[in-house]
Amino acid sequence: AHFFNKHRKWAMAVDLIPGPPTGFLLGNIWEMMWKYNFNQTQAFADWTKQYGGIFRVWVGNNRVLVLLSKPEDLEILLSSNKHIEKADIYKQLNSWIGEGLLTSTGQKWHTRRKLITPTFHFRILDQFIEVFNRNSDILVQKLLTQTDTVNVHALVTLCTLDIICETAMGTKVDAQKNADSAYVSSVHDATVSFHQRSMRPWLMNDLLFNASSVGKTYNKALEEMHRHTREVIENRRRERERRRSSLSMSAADKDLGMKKRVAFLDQLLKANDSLLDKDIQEEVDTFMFEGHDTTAAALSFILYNVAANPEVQDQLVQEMHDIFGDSSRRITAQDLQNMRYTERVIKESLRLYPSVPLFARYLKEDLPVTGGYVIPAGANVTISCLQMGRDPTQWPDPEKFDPDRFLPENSAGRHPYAYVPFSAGPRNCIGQKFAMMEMKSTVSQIIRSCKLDLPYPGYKPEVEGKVILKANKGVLLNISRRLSS
Ligand code: HEM
Repeated sequence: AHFFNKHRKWAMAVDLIPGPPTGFLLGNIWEMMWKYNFNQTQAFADWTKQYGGIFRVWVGNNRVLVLLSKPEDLEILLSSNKHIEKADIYKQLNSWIGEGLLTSTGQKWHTRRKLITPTFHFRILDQFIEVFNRNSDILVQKLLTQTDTVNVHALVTLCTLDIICETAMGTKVDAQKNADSAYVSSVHDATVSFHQRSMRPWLMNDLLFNASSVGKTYNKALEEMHRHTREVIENRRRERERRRSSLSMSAADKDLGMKKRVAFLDQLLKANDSLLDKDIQEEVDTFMFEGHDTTAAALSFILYNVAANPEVQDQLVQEMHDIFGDSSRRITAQDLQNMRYTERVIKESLRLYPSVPLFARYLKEDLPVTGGYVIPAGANVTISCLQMGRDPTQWPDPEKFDPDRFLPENSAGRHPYAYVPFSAGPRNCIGQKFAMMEMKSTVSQIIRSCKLDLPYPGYKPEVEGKVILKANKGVLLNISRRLSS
């Protein structure tokens, strides 16, 4: 009786926050099923319109999500050092990425973040430009051999996988040279299954999940992904040992191309005394996934937006011309800094198509927010970047693709938490700079050689967030060689 009273009090506190009417046992999942056919993206869009900057969603009768989209509320949550625990649903990722940087919390997260942060220092990132260049060259060659409409997302994903393996992991996998990558299709299966599970409270139980078809697909995908990441770690370990036996320790690190600072996987292998194999594996699984699927989705939508907006494409071409003239020389760190317009195009595309459309925290303490609401401890607070990017009160004419929204003069006065595709505060994206550099160099290489067109006028990819925001049927474009003017 004590438990029920406590739960009833908690549920009453939650229900002080507005939200759609709840049904028996499944809460708001009834509506999600019958009205939205589990299209969470559409349901959240409609509910945001109806209830505004704060609303609650019952997933079953004891899990609750509180969706926040007012920048002031985001600031309260994300800037805090207290509320750094990820939402309970992230635990379902444990069998995939363990307690890696994305999912861990407390002391473990602090220690790992400190260990890994230097490996994303700009001096290390600058050394990666050559890898970005080389791999995007291969991508450009592949794009140019397409004579018909092509799903650019499929090709770009292989490129970003090659990039993360060669940069952070120091291992070449040459995914672009193969038509299919078992790892890439497993990431797809795993993210879709995870998403399906998150909206079906009856699949929260591990036994039921493992016996279901969704669980079987998920587990099969995990096996393949873990096989792949184990191989990446082993390759790098062997390479380190091979070099070490022929060179002194410090010379070996230099020879690995890492100079004084050490790249991601080498840093983990160097810390092997304090890290177990399992610890290394969970970080590699985390970075392999976060480090390629996010940038692939983002790049595909950038290319779509460029194709859909010829005046934007012209301006990009102009910027490339200003920087490179007629030369086909490689991109340098300085060039990347000079790509101001390209950067605005990327930012604007992430506003409309944020690769991570939702992220969430679990509250261990009550969280007072604006409007007099208090979100009770035990709730999951969810941020929907997708809805925030389309909020007309923050972004006039939100559907319009206008990179100049990010000109300094047009950004002045905008709340710093109104735009958070990389999250913000202590648990922001550690790969933000890496991602921006990779996206800029890839967009630049493509624009210098390719003209992008929509497959037909008015084409718009249909999107749905399944962990990562992707187009259900890929991003389709026509590509032709850009003739120099
Ligand atoms: C367009 C590209 C990317 C976007 C939009 C993006 C977005 C995000 C967001 C929103 C978060 C917070 C997630 C949460 O709170 O649950 C995050 C965290 C993270 N991202 Fe990214 N990301 C991108 C690229 C990358 C890349 C390239 C890497 C690695 C090289 C990476 C590694 C991570 C990691 C490890 C975390 C967890 C950080 C922590 O909790 O300390 N991301 N990212």
